[in-house]
Amino acid sequence: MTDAAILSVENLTIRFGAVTAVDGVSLSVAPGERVALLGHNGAGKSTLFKTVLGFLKPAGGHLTIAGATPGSDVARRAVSYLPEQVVFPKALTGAEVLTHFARLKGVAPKAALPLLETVGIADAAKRAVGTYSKGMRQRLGLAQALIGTPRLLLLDEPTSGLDPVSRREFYAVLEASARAGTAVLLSSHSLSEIENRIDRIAILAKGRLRAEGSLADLSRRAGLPIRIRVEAAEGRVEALHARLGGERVNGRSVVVTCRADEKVGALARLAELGPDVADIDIALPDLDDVYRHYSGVTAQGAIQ
Ligand SMILES: Nc1ncnc2c1ncn2[C@@H]1O[C@H](COP(=O)(O)OP(=O)(O)OP(=O)(O)O)[C@@H](O)[C@H]1O
Repeated sequence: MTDAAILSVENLTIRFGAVTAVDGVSLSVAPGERVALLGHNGAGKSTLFKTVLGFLKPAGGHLTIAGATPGSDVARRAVSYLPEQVVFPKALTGAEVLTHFARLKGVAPKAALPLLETVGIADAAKRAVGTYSKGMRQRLGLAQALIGTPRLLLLDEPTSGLDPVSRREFYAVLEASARAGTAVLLSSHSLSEIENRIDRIAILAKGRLRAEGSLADLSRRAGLPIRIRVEAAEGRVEALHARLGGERVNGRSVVVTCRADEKVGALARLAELGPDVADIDIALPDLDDVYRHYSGVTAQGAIQ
């Protein structure tokens, strides 16, 4: 936990009657950091967000935003929130929505309106929100969340329902915000999408923080295997499989695994196989592998 953290969560516990939704979680997010909160349905992500927003009171532990208590004036000014399904009055134009929220936040509308350009919907500024597509509404939601340059941006499944181009643009805006110093905490189920777009990952399961760190750190700590796919030369797959072991895939390749520190040796041995080998691909552990490892998801998909 750093002193400079905008969001500081220490040993936080949240209960709903007999259900412990968040169980002794500690987490911090520093200015300019993008942290992804991952977890299966019911893991406690929304509950944590609601607590940051000041809607729920902890049963134990401590949470501060810019050093202030959630729900206080200081905390409310520091944090912006974008829900998964953003809803605005359909009859208002995009510009009117932004003007309205700017006034609520005490920001001059003329300082907020350029955000429509930032999120790529300036052309639709004078159209009623009721005519917007889901992606445009979500972009307007992001513009709303960016009003006043928040110190902490909370994004709950922000890109669900967006097309690939909109997603890319969405993350480009987030990256620019983070570079300008905004701390970002986002929840997502789209692991491949966030993989190269966040700085740290926090994995929740059954309300507990199972792991936290960069993808490289978590992957290293987990000791996850590297997969090497060796494509056999014509008619040589049986011979290759007999020599390498591993798993046969696609009728023509053999997949073997090794630890990160065994990779160079393994490749040297494969090079000795000479003309039996047509091609080699190396797959490092990805976020999906890391998530499965730490969240306790079995091969069948059940959570342990
Ligand atoms: N108001 C509530 N009353 C009772 N139990 C609740 C309430 N809100 C959440 N819970 C329970 O707390 C646990 C965590 O729920 P939460 O909504 O935080 O999960 P989540 O990680 O956001 O899931 P999802 O990915 O489905 O949005 C679940 O067991 C849920 O049923």
